Amino acid sequence: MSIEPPADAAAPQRNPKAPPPGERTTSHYEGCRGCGDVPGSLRVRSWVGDDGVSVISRFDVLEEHQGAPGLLHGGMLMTALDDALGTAYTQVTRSAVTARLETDFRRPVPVGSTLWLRSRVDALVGRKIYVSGEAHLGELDGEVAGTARALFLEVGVEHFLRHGRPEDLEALGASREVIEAARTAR
Ligand SMILES: CCCCCCCCCCCCCC(=O)SCCNC(=O)CCNC(=O)[C@H](O)C(C)(C)COP(=O)(O)OP(=O)(O)OC[C@H]1O[C@@H](n2cnc3c(N)ncnc32)[C@H](O)[C@@H]1OP(=O)(O)O
Repeated sequence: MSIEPPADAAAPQRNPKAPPPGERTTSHYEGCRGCGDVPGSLRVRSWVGDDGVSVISRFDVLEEHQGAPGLLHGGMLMTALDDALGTAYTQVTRSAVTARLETDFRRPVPVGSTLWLRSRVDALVGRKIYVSGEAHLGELDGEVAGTARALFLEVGVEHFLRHGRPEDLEALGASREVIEAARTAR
């Protein structure tokens, strides 16, 4: 299935409730293994770009992210890109989930290096959010180590209530009745 936005797609507009340029963005969820501050997380940190729509993210590549000897695992780079692109959409719209993620691995990434990712929403069409980004080695204009394009689909809170683990949802404040209602709704 294609993730090429149609030529007449609407240009993204900044959500007025999004944080201003330069400010740190909040994580998707504290338990997120991309950006949450929990064991096993890549601890990707993101800031709003100067234009107020793009997002700059930092990923420090550690021993535990290794695939080949001394080199970053490709799946970890995809996770970092998914997280960064998934933060970019929060500048323009509500919650969404990744429907498709395409990644090109352009350079090996040594353990001990820092990746700087730049991502932005390219277009919005109904619930479809087209996002792209690049991961640069060492600095924001460093060599491109990987690129990604993704399609996110906007979803309501019912998506998480219906599919998430009840104990995690309850810890976020959702009542058992609300969770049950979301699960039985058509
Ligand atoms: C308590 C609250 C907690 C809140 C926590 C917030 C946390 C935030 C978390 C952030 C997490 C961060 C990131 C994460 O980790 S997200 C985690 C990884 N992603 C997922 O788990 C998503 C799993 N997939 C789904 O749930 C469904 O498939 C979704 C919702 C995506 C679509 O199912 P839905 O039934 O809704 O839609 P549809 O199937 O009618 O399709 C609609 C349209 O889209 C087109 N299409 C669909 N797929 C593709 C594709 N692959 N390529 C190209 N096109 C595709 C499709 O052709 C159609 O087009 P058209 O015919 O209309 O033109």
